[in-house]
Amino acid sequence: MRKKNKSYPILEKITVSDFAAEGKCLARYGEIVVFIEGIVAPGDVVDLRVFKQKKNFWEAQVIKIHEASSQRTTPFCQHFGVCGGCKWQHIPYTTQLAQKQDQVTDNLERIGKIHLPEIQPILPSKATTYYRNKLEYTFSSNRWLTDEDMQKGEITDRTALGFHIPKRFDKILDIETCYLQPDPSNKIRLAVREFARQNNYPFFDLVKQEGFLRNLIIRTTTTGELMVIVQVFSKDEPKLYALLNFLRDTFPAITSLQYVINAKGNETFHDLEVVTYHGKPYITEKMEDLEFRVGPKSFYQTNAEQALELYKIARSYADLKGNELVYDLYTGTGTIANFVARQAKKVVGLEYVSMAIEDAKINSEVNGISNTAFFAGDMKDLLTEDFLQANGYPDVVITDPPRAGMDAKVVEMLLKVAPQRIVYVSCNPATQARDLALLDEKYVVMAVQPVDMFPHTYHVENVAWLEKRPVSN
Ligand SMILES: C[S@@+](CC[C@H](N)C(=O)[O-])C[C@H]1O[C@@H](n2cnc3c(N)ncnc32)[C@H](O)[C@@H]1O
Repeated sequence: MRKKNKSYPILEKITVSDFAAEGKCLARYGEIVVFIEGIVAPGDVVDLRVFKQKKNFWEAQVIKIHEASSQRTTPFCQHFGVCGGCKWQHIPYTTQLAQKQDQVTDNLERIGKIHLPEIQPILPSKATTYYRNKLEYTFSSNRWLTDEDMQKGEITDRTALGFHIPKRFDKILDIETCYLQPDPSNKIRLAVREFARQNNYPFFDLVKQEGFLRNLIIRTTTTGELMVIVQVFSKDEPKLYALLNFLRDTFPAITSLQYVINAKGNETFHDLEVVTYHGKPYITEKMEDLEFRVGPKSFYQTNAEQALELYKIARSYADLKGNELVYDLYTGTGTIANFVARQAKKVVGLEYVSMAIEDAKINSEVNGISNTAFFAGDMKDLLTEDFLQANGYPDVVITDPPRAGMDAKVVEMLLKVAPQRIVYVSCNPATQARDLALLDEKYVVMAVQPVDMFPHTYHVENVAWLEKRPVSN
């Protein structure tokens, strides 16, 4: 039986009433709440194309703006609206912060439904542009055609080096200036693109899976070290080495120049060999007096300056006196574990990715820290009674899970083990609220501090300090 194509309504001249979760806005259409995707702001009067209809809410895409809200500001980037990054450039930074604060409060109150202290005012990011230390650009032979391209008429060159268009894996937006990463990021990308175009290097065809140049990764640091990784599809050494020599000679600031030959269907290279062509195989990042080695496959917080502020809050909430056994759950490359190690008796870091655990161990070694131990595995399988018996029961737990929050089994274990204090760092207040509601059985939330790590996006980090309730007789 053939399914009938459902036709969805167009809503005309609707006033956007508020922000909603996940960077969306909302409007009311009679009794129905409509969640809106696209570049809108509360106060805009818009036409909407509905694409999902549920009983209590609809979802829609903005298709026309009749009146722009007075709450808007002028975006600073020429690629705004097409590029998938920095989607809140049209919202003033103070409004962005207020919205993130509301997001945290709303989630903890509505989902958590627990007794809360007054939530601290969100900590703004010192830098609101050029705050990222890592960007990944894709080469493509199938450039997204902008309005400017269309006006030019005949297009002879369709090459691009930039970002994926949202929801279009095959289309790449050619980037002129990106305001996310400090220089020489833009200079390197533009020079590589120019070199490749002049020398007729084949840019990758993402659909046919052919071409030579695939991907360019640039990693900057607060120490001045600089990593560039070039990913190519095939082993054409003369072509590859000519490009690498060009980069090495044009940008002496590069301290680590690497390449990857990747003939796979996707751009991930965690399972491939990364070859150091020039300089060191890693870059060094610093936090206070600690050094962190960041290899080509290592994770490091992308807004390093603000990560330091986040970690300082976590450390102050942990309130370590020097005699505690601390567990750092979801430790990644052990940054938090190493950051607090000197204030604790011992820190045990647990993490899924075994390569990150290797980095965590190196980071302890580099800093002469000997009271840490790191283990790789899935948290729900790793954090068992046997593990705790072998490694000790924690006095303090710091947890920094991914967006999905902690597995119910992990929360259950925390309630069973009941450390005196839990510091919960989260990148998703909705799942944090869910977990805090479960932990409420034994814990009181003492303080909550939202932190902005990603200006011009809806993302917000939030740190909560939980203290074990006194046992009543
Ligand atoms: C938000 S990051 C925290 C990283 C680290 N705390 C930092 O600040 O750099 C979350 C970490 O959880 C890890 N992870 C995700 N799911 C996991 C699981 N089921 N078990 C253990 N670790 C997991 C990820 O690999 C990632 O390193």
